[in-house]
Amino acid sequence: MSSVISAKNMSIEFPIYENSHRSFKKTLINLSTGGRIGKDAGKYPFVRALDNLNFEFNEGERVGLVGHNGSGKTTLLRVLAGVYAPVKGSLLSRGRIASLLDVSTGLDPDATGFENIYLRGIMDGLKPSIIKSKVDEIAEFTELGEYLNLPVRIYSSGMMLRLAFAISTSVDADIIIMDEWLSVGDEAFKNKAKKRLESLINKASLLVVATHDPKLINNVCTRKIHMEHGSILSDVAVEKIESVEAEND
Ligand SMILES: Nc1ncnc2c1ncn2[C@@H]1O[C@H](COP(=O)(O)OP(=O)(O)OP(=O)(O)O)[C@@H](O)[C@H]1O
Repeated sequence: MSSVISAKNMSIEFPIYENSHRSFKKTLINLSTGGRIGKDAGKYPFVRALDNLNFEFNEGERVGLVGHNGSGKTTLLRVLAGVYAPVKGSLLSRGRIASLLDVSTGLDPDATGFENIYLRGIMDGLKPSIIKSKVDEIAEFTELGEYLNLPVRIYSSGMMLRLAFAISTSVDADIIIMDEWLSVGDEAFKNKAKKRLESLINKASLLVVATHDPKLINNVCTRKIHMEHGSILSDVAVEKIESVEAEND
């Protein structure tokens, strides 16, 4: 199996400028949840959200990240998606990444639905001819009809999510990064959305999803990584249990 993502001694720390007047111990403080809080040599307090991670994600894997609140799942997804760069160590990835974290981010409220589809395509570096070829399919999938000619700011939150979901899942990706299973719209749309997401995932060589749902791990994932205080507590293959019902059925 060839590795698609590889991390070596990777750490992420967030400086906490607001509380710099507070007294923090020099060593990292032990807490029951969240990343470790400590103080660097320059006296700034920080949260170590990811602590010296080493892993390889391989082709074909569906990796589920689990762990209590603040254990570092979202931070890890954001590093994989390129939102944060490691402060220590390295991260290498191979292939086109589709990040389905905060899908609505980046929609321009003053632009129409159609304009937003074009804008996202341009931001993704697609050629105008490619964007054009995708527009009809995305528009049809949203079922928003004439609303696509109106500014997005007048959409209901559900309509906005339909558009954002349709745009974000119209990509061809090798790696899919997701925070919980994306579920949008009313019942009828949810079923359509589930099929579209599954088809995107089936085509991808790697899925990394963070979740609090054991059913999702059982039904979708091949590997489970348990995180605690920004470290990997365990990393195991998922043994399927037949009786677990699909959460999104
Ligand atoms: N922008 C930030 N600034 C400072 N600290 C941060 C920031 N983002 C995350 N953290 C800290 O990093 C740690 C890990 O947070 P993260 O959001 O990755 O956890 P999580 O496992 O996704 O939690 P949840 O299950 O609640 O979503 C927490 O201690 C959090 O306080």
